Amino acid sequence: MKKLITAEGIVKVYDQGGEPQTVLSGVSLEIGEGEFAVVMGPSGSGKSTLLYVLSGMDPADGGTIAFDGRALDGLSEDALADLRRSKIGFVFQQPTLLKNLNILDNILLPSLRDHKKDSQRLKKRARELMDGMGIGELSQREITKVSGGQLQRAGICRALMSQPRIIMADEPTGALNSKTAHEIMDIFAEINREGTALLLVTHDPKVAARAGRVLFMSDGQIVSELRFQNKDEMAQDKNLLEVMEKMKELGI
Ligand SMILES: Nc1ncnc2c1ncn2[C@@H]1O[C@H](COP(=O)(O)OP(=O)(O)OP(=O)(O)O)[C@@H](O)[C@H]1O
Repeated sequence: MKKLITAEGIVKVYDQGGEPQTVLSGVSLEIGEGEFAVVMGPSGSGKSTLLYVLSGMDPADGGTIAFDGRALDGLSEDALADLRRSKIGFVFQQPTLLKNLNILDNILLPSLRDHKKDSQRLKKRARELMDGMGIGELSQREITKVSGGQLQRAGICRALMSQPRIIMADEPTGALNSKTAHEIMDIFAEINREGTALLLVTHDPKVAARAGRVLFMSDGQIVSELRFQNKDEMAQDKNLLEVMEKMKELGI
């Protein structure tokens, strides 16, 4: 599998009330093209920080990260922002959409900012994505008047607008009930089948059971890993048991 992200010895230190706290202490990992990886671990173990550092949103204090063979540390702020916007889609637990814009405009906004002249093409793409995700009827709806699942679908549409190579998501199902979480995971699985890599942070073993690889973090390090060859429905029950066993073993 061709490498998409290569990280070696990543260190991240936060200042906490004047005291330095090492949140990532030498994390090394590779994410392949089209891979579906999940990060699990106790609260505070550094999962979100790892995601933000790998995406170039937050600079590392040590180590190296390369995206598609290109080192992030030598890049200017502009080049980094450009890479992030064009190659990485980000999905959050609660989509950060603007309250004064309708769903369609929220999905369009980031890509329109970068490609003003392409507005017709972008609108067409946004509508196709919304239709594909079952929210085609909601384009003019205010974002305060849709369900959590519909909002998350809009967040995923927005992340897909630039046809990213990877979607990174921080607890994308954390605010949803289990039925809606399952539907959102079906969407992620489909996105992955179409070739986009996924890196998801989750506390939910059912989400992890659908991945090809589960990385377990503890105290700023990757301490264990599971790999699943088979991601189909039948295999997921077996994968789930393995994830739960590992969580128990690691005290998560
Ligand atoms: N901007 C920041 N400034 C200072 N400390 C931070 C900052 N962001 C995170 N931390 C600290 O870094 C540690 C790791 O945080 P992080 O959010 O990466 O953990 P996590 O594993 O994602 O946790 P959770 O599962 O609760 O979301 C925590 O102790 C947190 O308090």
